[in-house]
This record gives sequence, structure tokens and C-alpha cells, in this order.
Amino acid sequence: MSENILEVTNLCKHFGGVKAVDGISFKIPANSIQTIIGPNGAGKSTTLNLLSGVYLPTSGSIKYNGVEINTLSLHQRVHLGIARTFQKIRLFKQLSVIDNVIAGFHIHHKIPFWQYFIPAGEYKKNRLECQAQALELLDFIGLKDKANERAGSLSYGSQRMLEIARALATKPKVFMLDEPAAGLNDTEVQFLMSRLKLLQQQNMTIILVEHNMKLVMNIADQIFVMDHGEYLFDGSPAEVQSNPKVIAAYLGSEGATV
Ligand SMILES: Nc1ncnc2c1ncn2[C@@H]1O[C@H](COP(=O)(O)OP(=O)(O)OP(=O)(O)O)[C@@H](O)[C@H]1O
Repeated sequence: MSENILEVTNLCKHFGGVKAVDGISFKIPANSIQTIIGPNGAGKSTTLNLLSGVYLPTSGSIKYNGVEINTLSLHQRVHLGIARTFQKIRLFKQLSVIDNVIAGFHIHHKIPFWQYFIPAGEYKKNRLECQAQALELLDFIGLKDKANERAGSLSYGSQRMLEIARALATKPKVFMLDEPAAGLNDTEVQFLMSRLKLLQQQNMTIILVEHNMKLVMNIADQIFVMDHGEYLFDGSPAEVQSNPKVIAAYLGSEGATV
């Protein structure tokens, strides 16, 4: 069994009287695909926000490779190798597809992101290197042919894939995705699934918040189920699908046959 890359202990996030996350604990082995599921408002996105540094916890601990990262910002965590996509698409819609990916590379270079767009002088070499790497990522994600199109002109599904490519440009070790399959058709979901499995084979740890049970049950090594901010159950896809508490709180009777 791989070592745990993330370890969460008694994690809480309270917004006034709302206990969005209330004392959850889990360990995530390196190179695994973990999913977090649960009903609307269960605290799944808040958990991703805590892991990625969008929010700082009210209390509790998050350890990355054994080191507490509770107080680090989102940007500092990206530098450590923790990247994410958001539920709501956040692209630079006026920029080209390839420039959106190049934007993801800038954290590993010493020059500011905007200087990549000055195609001259000492920045030209960096820009050419980034372009080549961005094209590789676009190829991986199925968007190489659209590299020079405006990001905002892409279909919804392609915009979601572009967000993934941009996050991958930060070279994450832990990659978190918040509902990546939302709004995708079956073919796009299949493609997404195949890419996530390939990323896992490339030694990435993947944490997925997702309502698409077909995707979850096909891809997850372990599933963590939340309800009302709290732990409900965790286990393999088969264990989760047949657990009466999970069926009652979330999956319903159809869950057992996904
Ligand atoms: N910034 C915030 N301020 C106040 N309350 C918040 C904030 N963010 C989340 N909440 C509340 O915390 C609870 C958990 O929300 P969260 O978005 O984490 O749930 P979720 O499981 O991701 O839901 P969904 O499946 O609908 O995306 C909800 O009651 C929500 O209204």
C-alpha cells in the first residue's frame, strides 16, 4: 500500500452557525483515486476548498506528505504540487486555448505570467518552451486542434477539459476536481474517465467531488461519503453502493444498480 500523501484530522469549517464541514478525518494514499460524494450541501466543495487553500479551516489539521499545510494559501499549495479545478468554469475566455494552458505554467518560471505574451527578448525562449508543453497537454486532453481558438468559443465540455489542462500545467502531485463531469455527455465522461486513469498511472493522486455515479463507481479506489458536514461512510465502490446508510442519505434505491 502506498504512503498517505494527505492526512486530514478533525477538520472543521464553520460559517457563523453553518457547520459546512464538521470534524471529518481521512487519509489518502499516494497515487490513488479518491472521490467524495454526498447530497447537496453535504460539505464536499468546502472540503476541497479547505484542502486546496481557498478556505482556512476553523479547526483541525491537513497534512501533505506529513507536513501541516493548514495555514498555506492556495498559491503556496499549488507550488507544493496541489492543484484543482472549480465547479464553475474559470477560464480566460478572451485568450486562446493555448494561452490559457500557458497561464498555468507561469508558477514554475520566475517571470510574471503577462510577460509570456510579449513575444520578444529573453522571454521568447520561455514562451516557446511553454508552447511546446502546452501543446502536449492539449493533445492529452483532446484539444490540440483547437489550440488557437478563443477559449470562450469552445463547447461547454471542451471548456471543462481546458480547465483540466490548465491545472495540469502546474504539474500537480495531487489533483482535485470539483464536479468535472457536470454538463458533459456520455462520450465526454468516458474520455474524462480514461484521462483520469492515465494521470493516476503517471503517479498522480486524484480527488474527485462528483455526482455522476457512473464515473465515481468506475474510477474510484475509495469513496468518502459526507452528509451534513460530517462523515457518513467510507469504502470501496461496492461497499458504498450496498451500504444502507449511503443508500438512505444519498444514492436511493437506484444507487445499488449504478
Ligand atoms: N462561503 C460560504 N458562506 C456560508 N455558507 C457556506 C459557504 N460555503 C458553503 N456554505 C454552506 O456550507 C454547506 C456546505 O456547502 P458545500 O458547497 O460544501 O456543499 P456540497 O456538498 O459541495 O454541495 P453541492 O453538491 O450542492 O455542490 C451548505 O449549507 C452551504 O450553504
